[in-house]
Amino acid sequence: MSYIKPEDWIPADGFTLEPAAEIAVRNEMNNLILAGPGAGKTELLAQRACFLLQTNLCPSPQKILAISFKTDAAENLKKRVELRCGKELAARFESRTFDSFAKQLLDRFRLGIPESYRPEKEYSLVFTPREIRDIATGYIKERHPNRPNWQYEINFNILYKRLSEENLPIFEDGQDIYSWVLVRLWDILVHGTGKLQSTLTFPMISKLADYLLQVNPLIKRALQLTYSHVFLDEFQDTTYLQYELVKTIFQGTSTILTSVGDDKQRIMGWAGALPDSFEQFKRDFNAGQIELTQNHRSAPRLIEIQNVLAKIINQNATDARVSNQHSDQKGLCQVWNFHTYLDEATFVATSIASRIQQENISPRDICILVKQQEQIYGNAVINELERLGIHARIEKEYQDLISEECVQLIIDFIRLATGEKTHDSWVRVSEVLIFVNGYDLEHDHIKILNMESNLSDHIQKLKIELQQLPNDEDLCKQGISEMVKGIFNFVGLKKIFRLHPKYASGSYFKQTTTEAVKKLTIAYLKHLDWNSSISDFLGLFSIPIMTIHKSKGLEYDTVIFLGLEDDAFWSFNTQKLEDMCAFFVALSRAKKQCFFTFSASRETSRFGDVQIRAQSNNSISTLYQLLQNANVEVLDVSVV
Ligand SMILES: Nc1ncnc2c1ncn2[C@@H]1O[C@H](COP(=O)(O)OP(=O)(O)OP(=O)(O)O)[C@@H](O)[C@H]1O
Repeated sequence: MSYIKPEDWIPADGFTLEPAAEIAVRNEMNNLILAGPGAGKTELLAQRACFLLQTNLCPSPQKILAISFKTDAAENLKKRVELRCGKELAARFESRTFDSFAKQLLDRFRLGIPESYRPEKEYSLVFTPREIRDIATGYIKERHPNRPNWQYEINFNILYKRLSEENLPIFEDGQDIYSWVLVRLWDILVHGTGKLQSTLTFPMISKLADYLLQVNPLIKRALQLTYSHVFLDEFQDTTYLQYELVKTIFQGTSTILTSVGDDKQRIMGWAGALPDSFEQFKRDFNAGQIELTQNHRSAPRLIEIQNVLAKIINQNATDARVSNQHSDQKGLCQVWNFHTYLDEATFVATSIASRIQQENISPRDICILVKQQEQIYGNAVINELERLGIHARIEKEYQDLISEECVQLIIDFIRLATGEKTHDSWVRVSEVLIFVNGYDLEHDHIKILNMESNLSDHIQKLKIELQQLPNDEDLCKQGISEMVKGIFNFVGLKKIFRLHPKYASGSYFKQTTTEAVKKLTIAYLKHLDWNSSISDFLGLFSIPIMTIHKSKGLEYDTVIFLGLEDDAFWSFNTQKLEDMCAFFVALSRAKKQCFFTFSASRETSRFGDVQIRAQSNNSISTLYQLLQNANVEVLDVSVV
């Protein structure tokens, strides 16, 4: 392999980087990169990876570890690095989520954990305080000498948090009832008892990985030697546990860390994001700070408004600059006021329809955002759009499903059998088969040829099955379900579970595939053609409706935010900064147009009851004031 001299390296694929981004890509110190919305954080990290790999500044065989928050963000980054610098170099780029990194450490080095905290090889995952409550109350049989009714004394949300907050090993503190419960709960969870299998939460996994490294300096040293560089994406959302793990491994070592984030998009405080992660990182890692100011996404008018808001969230925020590609278009932002949510639905649907017809944009370029309860806030607009022949859907029901590896495998097989987009699907399916069977590309030619021939046979069989699917809903679903089973049996169910351990325990795999079969059946019966059905399933024909939280990292030509109202921002007074950040995230998803709606009456859900409630905007007057300061037009919209 021949490497490029650092001074001769230029950004891959003709990208031009702003001067600060060039510095960030080439710098060899620990750095915090502050980058606002649309600054191109993913591209920056991909280019930096290429720079380090192509110049061998990440010296072979050392690797780069990139940690992202969402699985799709980690995959997206990995794909971009492969595209920019080829598969061979990209093999030394490990892109993961925090959870998968910690889980991989635990699974690989489990035996290095002291026996008292060592989980079984196969453990289940639980996710909620409620599940932890059920385990604590159901399985702690020992009686507390003085507090026989401890179950009624403790708050299970606090117990859930403390389960992963306390340093291991945990010791009993006679004064603190929680410590008594925690000692017993950890023991039951890691070892299992009776019918309960060894069971962990993801925060516990992070804690165990941290403990493992504290007591095994050699494993820690091995990790430091493996990774010459570490990237931490969306650093504003890093939690205490995640940051502790990074510190345990890399603080004070020669591994170079690059953290990228935007404090104005910190909207995961409720999930434990550190409020001062940037300052801590700069202090703990003696890191420099580089600030990117270009916004490649939004039109000038939208950036103008974002800059006003950014200054209110952080008075030191630097103004973002418009990218050249937007110099010919202005951009539009308005507030639309309505009397009722039905007027709102009619107007929003009609505006969308005319934009799609007149400007030839795809439904997928438009996004409807809400603060919460997307089913309720979006219901009337969905119906009105449907009346105009435009499909909109609650994206949450699909977003996570589509990013599941087992669902991607099903889609690739269907594409292969129906002749659409076959090249990429063939490569992806072959890679899975080669990997799960442990074939070596250099030495196992015959085995790989045999595997490919078996794959072709299976695809032929699948093709016939797909052609013979009945139109009756139940029979069609049954047929698709059989076909999916056939795909998994062909690859080997146990091999799939080994490749993706999250499917191996509990009912997660079954739930995921059942849901995929259900949704594929609906899509197929609508189109009776697999090309359109898959596009439909992937959402290419629908307007997505989602919460601001789910829209992080995404971008759309037009964003319509429904319900800039007190009910939607019900906790604005107690979490002003976080809600302002949420508002900023919503505004900054738009490339060209962004609209906010207010309706004087709206269907909302209170304690499970859907009722029509009068709406106000007094509590969130700060947000309206801000739009006014940025000269955003407010239209009282009568029904068209
Ligand atoms: N150097 C560049 N030149 C031109 N376009 C770019 C460049 N870098 C990124 N882009 C484009 O700008 C848009 C925004 O990029 P990206 O989504 O990576 O931003 P981001 O920093 O992650 O934003 P956010 O924090 O808002 O999610 C994308 O459409 C991307 O393709």
